[in-house]
Formats: sequence, C-alpha cells, structure tokens
Amino acid sequence: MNNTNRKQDALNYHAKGRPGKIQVVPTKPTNSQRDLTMAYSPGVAEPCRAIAANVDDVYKYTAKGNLVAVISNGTAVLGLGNIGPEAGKPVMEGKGLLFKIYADIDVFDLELDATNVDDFVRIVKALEPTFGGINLEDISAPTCFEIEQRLKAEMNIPVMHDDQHGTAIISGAALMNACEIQGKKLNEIKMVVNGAGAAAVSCSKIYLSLGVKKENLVMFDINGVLTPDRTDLDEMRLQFATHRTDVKNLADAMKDADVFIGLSAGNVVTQDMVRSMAPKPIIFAMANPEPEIAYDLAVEVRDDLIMATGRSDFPNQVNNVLGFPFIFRGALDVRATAINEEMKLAATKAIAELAKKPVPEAVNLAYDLRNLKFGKDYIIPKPMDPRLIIEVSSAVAHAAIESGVARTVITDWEAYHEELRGRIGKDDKLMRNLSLKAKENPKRVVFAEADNYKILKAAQIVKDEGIATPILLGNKEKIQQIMLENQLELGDVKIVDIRSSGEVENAKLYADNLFSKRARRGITEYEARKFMRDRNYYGASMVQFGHADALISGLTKNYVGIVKPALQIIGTEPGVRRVVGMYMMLTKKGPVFFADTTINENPSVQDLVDITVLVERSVRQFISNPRVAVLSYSNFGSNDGEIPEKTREAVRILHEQYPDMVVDGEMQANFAINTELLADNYPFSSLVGESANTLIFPNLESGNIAYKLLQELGDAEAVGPILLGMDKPIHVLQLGSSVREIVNMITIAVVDAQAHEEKLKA
Ligand SMILES: NC(=O)C1=CN([C@@H]2O[C@H](COP(=O)(O)OP(=O)(O)OC[C@H]3O[C@@H](n4cnc5c(N)ncnc54)[C@H](OP(=O)(O)O)[C@@H]3O)[C@@H](O)[C@H]2O)C=CC1
Ligand SMILES: CC(=O)C(=O)O
Ligand SMILES: [Mg+2]
Repeated sequence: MNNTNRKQDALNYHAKGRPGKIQVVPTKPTNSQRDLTMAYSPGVAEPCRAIAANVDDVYKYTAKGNLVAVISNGTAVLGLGNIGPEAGKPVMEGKGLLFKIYADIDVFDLELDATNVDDFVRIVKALEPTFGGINLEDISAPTCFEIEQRLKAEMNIPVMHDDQHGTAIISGAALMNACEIQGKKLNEIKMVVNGAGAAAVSCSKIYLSLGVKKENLVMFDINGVLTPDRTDLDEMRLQFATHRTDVKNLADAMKDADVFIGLSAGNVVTQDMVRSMAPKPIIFAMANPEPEIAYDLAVEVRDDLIMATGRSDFPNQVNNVLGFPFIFRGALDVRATAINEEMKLAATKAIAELAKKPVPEAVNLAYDLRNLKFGKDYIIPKPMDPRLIIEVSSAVAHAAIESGVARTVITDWEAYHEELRGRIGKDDKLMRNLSLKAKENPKRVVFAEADNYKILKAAQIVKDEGIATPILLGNKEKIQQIMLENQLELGDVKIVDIRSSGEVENAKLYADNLFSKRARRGITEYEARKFMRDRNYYGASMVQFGHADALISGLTKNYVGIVKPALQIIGTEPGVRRVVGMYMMLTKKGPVFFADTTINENPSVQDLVDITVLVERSVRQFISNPRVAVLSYSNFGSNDGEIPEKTREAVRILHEQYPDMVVDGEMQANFAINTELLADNYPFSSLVGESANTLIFPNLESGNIAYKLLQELGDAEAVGPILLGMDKPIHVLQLGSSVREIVNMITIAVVDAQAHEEKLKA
C-alpha cells in the first residue's frame, strides 16, 4: 500500500459512520417508562441523597470508580509538536479506545484550551468529583512536570502523566530484557538519549534507578548535547548534562554506544550512526508516528541489533499502551489515592517477567505470527496479550495496598483475577477449570492428522502445559519437517508411522480385530488390512487396544470419516443406541450446552429421550447442575404440529422415567434462557428460578443453525462437537479448527478419558 492510500485509509477510518472513535453507552435498562423514572427524575434523587449523606457512595451509585479522564492541551502531541487541543483529540480518543478494549475502563477525553500552568491545574483539579483517575497526555515539557506535581499534591485520586511514567515503565522493562538478551549489564552500558522532554527525562530517571550510571548517559535536545555550561536548561534537564568533552553531536555520541533511546522526533538517526555503535547494540526509536530511524533501515546495517519502535507494525513495540490501561485498572480497583513509585516498579517488573513466559496461542493468532518467543524480536509482551491485565493490574493493586495508598483492599486474589478476565471478554472459566482437571491426570492423545501445522502446534501447547501426552500419527519425515520449519519443539514425542516396519505387528492386530468384528458385515480380510492404512482406523484401533487413551481427528476430514471407523472398531457404550454431537457454547452468560448439533437428523420421540439422557449425564462431567430445556417453537402445548407434539411427548416420558432430572419443555428458546419471562408466563415450570444451561433441539437442522448463529452473531465460543456415547474417547474437530479450538478439544478428550477410566475402575 502506498503512503497516500495509507493516509486516506486513516482519514476514512476516523470519518466513516459516526465521526470519531468513541461513544457513550447506557449501562442500565431504558426500555420502559419505569426504567426512566429510576434513571432520571424522580428515582435519581435517591442516589443523590445517599451521596450527599456519604460522599464515598459516589463510587457505589455512579460511574466514577471506572471513569478516567484523558486530558491534554495539545502542546506535545506524539512527535507532531504543539498542534493544539483540537488536533490532539484523535490521539486522546484513541487512548480512550485502548483503555476500554484492554482494561474495560471508561474514558472521557478532555482537550483543554489551557497552556498556562495555573489555568490547567485549576481546571483539572475541579474535575475530581467526576473521575476515578486522571491520565495527563501529550503536554510539553517543562510545564508538564509542574502540572503533574501540583495535581498529584492537590488531588486525592491517581494522577499520572503517561508520556513520563507510562513510557518509563514500559521502556524500563524493555531495557532490562534487551540487556539480558544482549548480555549487557545495566551499570556498564553507554547510553545516548535523544530528546530531553517529558518522556526522555522521566525514562532516564527510571534507567538510573535500574542501575544505569549517570556518567554513562548523554542526552540531547533540539539544540544539541546537554552540557553543564548551557544556559538555556532548567534544573530538571541540567541533571543530565554530560561532562564528556569529546561529544559535540549525535554522531559522536553514537560511536561505541550500547543503547540509543529516542524520544524526540522522526528520522534523526542515520545508518552510519547505527553502524558506529558497540557490538550487540540496542535501539529504542520511540518517537511517534515516525521513529528516530525507520525499523528497516536500522536492521539493514546491523544483524546483531535489538531494534524497537513505538509503532505496532514492527516487532518490539515499546509504547506506553502496554502500561496505562492495566496500571489504571489496578489503581482504580483498590481506589488508590495515587500512582506511586512502588506501583510503577511493580508494573515494570510484571511486564518484564511476562515477556519470558510462553506466549499463548491467542497472541500469535492476534498478530498473525507463529511461535513468539522471548528473544531479540520479542523483548516485551504484545499489547493484545490477555495476560497483561491479570499480571500488571494485580501487581499494581498489590503494590498500592502494600504501600498504603489503597482505600479498599483485595483479599481474594483468585476472585479478582476472575473479575479481570471477565472484563476483557468471554468468561472461559469453565475451559480453565477443565484444563486444570486435565492436568491432574494427563492422558495419551493420538492425533490422526499429525502432519499438519495446527495439530502440531496444539500438540506442543498441550504437552508444554501438561494437559496431555501427544502421540503423533503420520509420516515421520513430514512431521519432523513441519516441526523444523516452524521451530516447534515436542521433545521426545512419540511418532507412529503406520507404514514403518515397527508397526507391522500392531497393524496386523488391529486389522484382525476389525475383520473379526465386521466379517459378517461385508468386510474382507484384505479390506480390513487396507483400512488400517487410514489413520482414522489406525488411531481408533490404538484407543481400542489401550495404546492411546483418546483420538483426535477431523481437522481435514468430514466427521463421517472419523465416526464411521470409530463405530466399527469401538462402537457405542453398552446401553447407548446412538451417538450424539454436543457443543459447549461459552457465552457472556456462562456455558450453555447444545445437542444434537452434529449427528441425528430427525430424531423420533424415543431418540429425543435417549439424546436427553445421554447429554444430561455427559454435561455432569463439566458442570454440576444440568438444567435441561427441550426446545420447540411452541410453549407447553401452545401449538400443535409434528415438532411441538414430539418434543412434548419426549418431556412427558422424561418426567415419568427420570423424575430427578431437571428438565422441562416443550418451550421456546427465549423462555429457556430468560427465567423472568418464564416465571411471568409459566410459573409452574421446573426451570423457573435459574435459566436452562442445556438445550435439546428438536432436530439437527435447528441445533446446527442455532449454534452457528450464536457463534457468529452472539460472539460465543463454540467448543465441540463433543461426541457422546462412544465406548472410548474419540473426538472430532470441526473442519479447519483454530489451534485454540484444537487445544480445547484435546482438553475435553483428556477429561473424557479420565471419566472413562473412572467408570472402568468402578
Ligand atoms: N513510544 C512511546 O510510548 C512514547 C513516545 N513518545 C514520543 O517521544 C517524543 C517526545 O515526546 P514528549 O517527551 O512527550 O514531548 P516533549 O515535547 O516534552 O519533548 C520533546 C523533546 O524532544 C526534543 N527534540 C525535538 N526534536 C529533536 C531533535 N531533532 N533532536 C533532538 N531532540 C529533539 C525536544 O527538544 P527541546 O527541549 O529543545 O524542544 C524535547 O526535549 C514524541 O515523538 C513522542 O511521540 C512519547 C511518549 C511515549
Ligand atoms: C505513545 C505516546 O504517548 C506518544 O507518542 O506520545
Ligand atoms: Mg503521549
């Protein structure tokens, strides 16, 4: 894409639809007259009175506790300079957007026409009743220092100038990690800092506190190197004046420097300067939007370089976005009165440490990357890493409590982590619990499609996390080649190559077994041997003979190709007439189980009864209280017709034969989920009180359409199809599943294998 296109795209992005990037959304129902009498007069008077009596109740009855002001006067907008408050507004709205998506914090962006310190301080101070915290942004030095100091002293809510402290926290974490990778000691490095403004001064202070020696740091502003004899420098900058006499310009300073820190303006560093740096140099060119030297130009001349910029389109984005959402989240959650040094240090450490942990697949996916790993191109976490909110916000909240600035305390940290996870999206508590359960007793899972990158990646994840012991079925050379190309490490994983001589004995055993089972159903001995060249037959046989505990297949093959061999070799559980496909839908309201979504096209009354019994029992593996609704387009006899009648009859039989089962119907889906609606209209139903979590559909068509619509429109995650009723754990992937979906299915397969083991023991 050329530059003109890119510019136009960015303008269109901001202008299209509703101009700008943010809006205000009500959080309470506003549908009825009654709602409105509570939202506004007369109902609103009640919280007003309560707050007037106890001002702290403002946190209880208003949005204050989750509301941050992003405030700027537009005097140092990114590296664009003093472009004024209106021109700075897109940046402030952008920060509002990031606060929201990364940490669920609501923001009002306030662009002030106030360059004078007194005016600015007076205005912001008067905002204290409205906000839980103040993020000062893009205010030029040196006024930003005085503004922040005065506001911090005079206000009782956290105030942070992000360009100073946010940048210092992130770049401090990045510097520690980069030095570790390059084998440099912080107290020995020679550092050049270009820029002597808000960000540069504050970052340099943190580098000193991390161990960098003042005499090893040379700082520049637009007029050149900072020296003690310069008369235009204030105290703040004079402290960074160098006594070196050999440095007249940036090129001199860059010679043999270990680290370059850019917090100035775009394109001021040349390739020659980069060439002249010490071995294994580090460059953080953090000016936005143009770094001090373009990423490509820098890495072109040094292959021993660690290169970072403030931009999201290159590796190593060193940008305060990695900090402010999570720092404020932690501070708000304990109603901290300030963001102090302890909290900043805690954030720095948490960010630095997180980079060293294995990267979740969701992050690789979000950035369309494979195998991010701590190293030269990954020195700090990516902003979309869902672990940031847990690690950084908890560390900050903890430090606030320890250092005595918290006004509320957190005691149940696990519950707090849960709350944080809930803030950034789907509640995947159930999957996490299943993952813990799997880890308690991991099982051997055989992968019939192991010559596939996604399968191998998922196998690596479950092996690393201790969820399962993978067995890879497929051509050994091909598997090893894929692992090599993608730097996948699976250690001493077992690879079973069906055609290798080592497998002759097992292949014969498996073929004999198939032949003995199917000889009278049209399979010849020759065919049985031939079938064993199909990895789905082979994998199912491994499970049948206890050579593996579960089979996973279906990424590249229709489910019939997996279910058919499994039925021939393993068959259904004793007493189960038909297998069933179930989906676990992870919705915003919690998990809901859908069946049958996969196998039985038009179940009869008895089939529906069988499906319900099997599903209800299986759901107990995952949650303790299945509440089953048998769905139709009618409610408790309100319509006649084939579907209402068959579902009604199925419920009648279930009530008669399984009196302990919590099941009701026939009913429409909204009544099953909306328990108030159900109570208002059908108070006799056994599902009144708590919504159904298990939905039985009248036929395959409705079940399949419902789960796919929910997945696409309702943003629910679908885990499945979970195959129920097999005598051994066989699990089928959806065609083209993502790595995350495969990992989920492996987890389900392990938990299922554990249940089978329990059953055998019993
Ligand atoms: N990646 C990140 O997370 C962040 C990046 N930044 C970037 O850092 C830069 C500075 O921001 P901020 O500190 O808020 O702004 P300030 O206006 O406070 O500081 C700018 C500083 O850069 C100096 N400067 C400008 N041009 C040059 C040049 N050609 N050579 C040397 N020094 C120069 C100025 O010198 P003088 O004092 O003489 O005017 C001033 O000291 C911006 O580009 C901004 O985008 C800022 C915060 C976070
Ligand atoms: C990232 C940021 O805050 C800046 O460039 O000013
Ligand atoms: Mg900024």
